[in-house]
Amino acid sequence: MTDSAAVRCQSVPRRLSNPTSRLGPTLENASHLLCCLDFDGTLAPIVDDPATAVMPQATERVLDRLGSSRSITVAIVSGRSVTDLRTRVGSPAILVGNHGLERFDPGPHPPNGQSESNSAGRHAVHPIAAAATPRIETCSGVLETVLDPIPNATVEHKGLTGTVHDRTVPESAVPVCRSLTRDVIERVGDDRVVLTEGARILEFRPAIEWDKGDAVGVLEDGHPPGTVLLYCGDDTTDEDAFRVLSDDDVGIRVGDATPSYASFRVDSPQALVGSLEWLADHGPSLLAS
Ligand SMILES: O=P(O)(O)OC[C@H]1O[C@H](O[C@H]2O[C@H](CO)[C@@H](O)[C@H](O)[C@H]2O)[C@H](O)[C@@H](O)[C@@H]1O
Repeated sequence: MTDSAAVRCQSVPRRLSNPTSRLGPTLENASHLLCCLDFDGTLAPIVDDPATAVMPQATERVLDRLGSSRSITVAIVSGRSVTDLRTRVGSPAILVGNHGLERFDPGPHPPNGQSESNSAGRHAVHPIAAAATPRIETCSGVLETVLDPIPNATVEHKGLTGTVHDRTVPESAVPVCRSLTRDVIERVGDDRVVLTEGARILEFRPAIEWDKGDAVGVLEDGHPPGTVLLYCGDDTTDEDAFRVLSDDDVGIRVGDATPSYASFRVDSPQALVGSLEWLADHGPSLLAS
């Protein structure tokens, strides 16, 4: 990340059709790769029920291969909670959850910030977000009651943040679902909770100046000079991370050709696996050259 991030603007990313020509030169000029990957819509295809989202086996395999290289660090950067991610990600990656508000390091070294011992690693939570958890839980509870009459509207409790899902809500009921959600957050959140929109979701979180981009910055600060950053994501909060990439880093947006701060795009999670396999095949030797 550099100061040039401040002048980036959104445009339609170019399709990443040839990883060798696009990623090869980047890796040749670096000594280490920090590979940050969003989960839903990026590694795991989107499904109606968020509880059933899984990574295909080919994706799990390529994450294992990337993570086994000493010159590559893999981090999953997600809107899901760390607790949830730990049930879905088998490989020993760093897990950044709740859009950057918490982080789990499987390695022996504690991350920055407030930390708490865990038998299998270290879990750090943004301290202001931790203090705001009761208010978030109150919002979740009130929303569950208020949205109960809306068919298929669900509230995902994630501790530090919460999500209202309307993917399978009848189209005619979506406007009222969203309007009720906004009313509750305005009334119960009392200016201390903010709403963001994502892929068929409204998410609420503490009104703190901290997002995926900040969390990725902290991750990068923990790596030596010569580290290049790859960020792959598909949704609104991933733009927070794409926005802070430097010209030496690489951003890949997954999905349709919509404007993004990322420079490249692939069509789908399945297409991304192809690029990650290229990285696993060629990354370690290019980084060492
Ligand atoms: O940052 P991410 O890893 O992309 O997480 C963002 C949200 O993803 C999940 O919701 C999305 O995926 C669901 C399963 O495919 C889908 O049903 C939903 O419509 C999508 O928005 C997750 O449930 C949320 O908690 C995450 O914040």
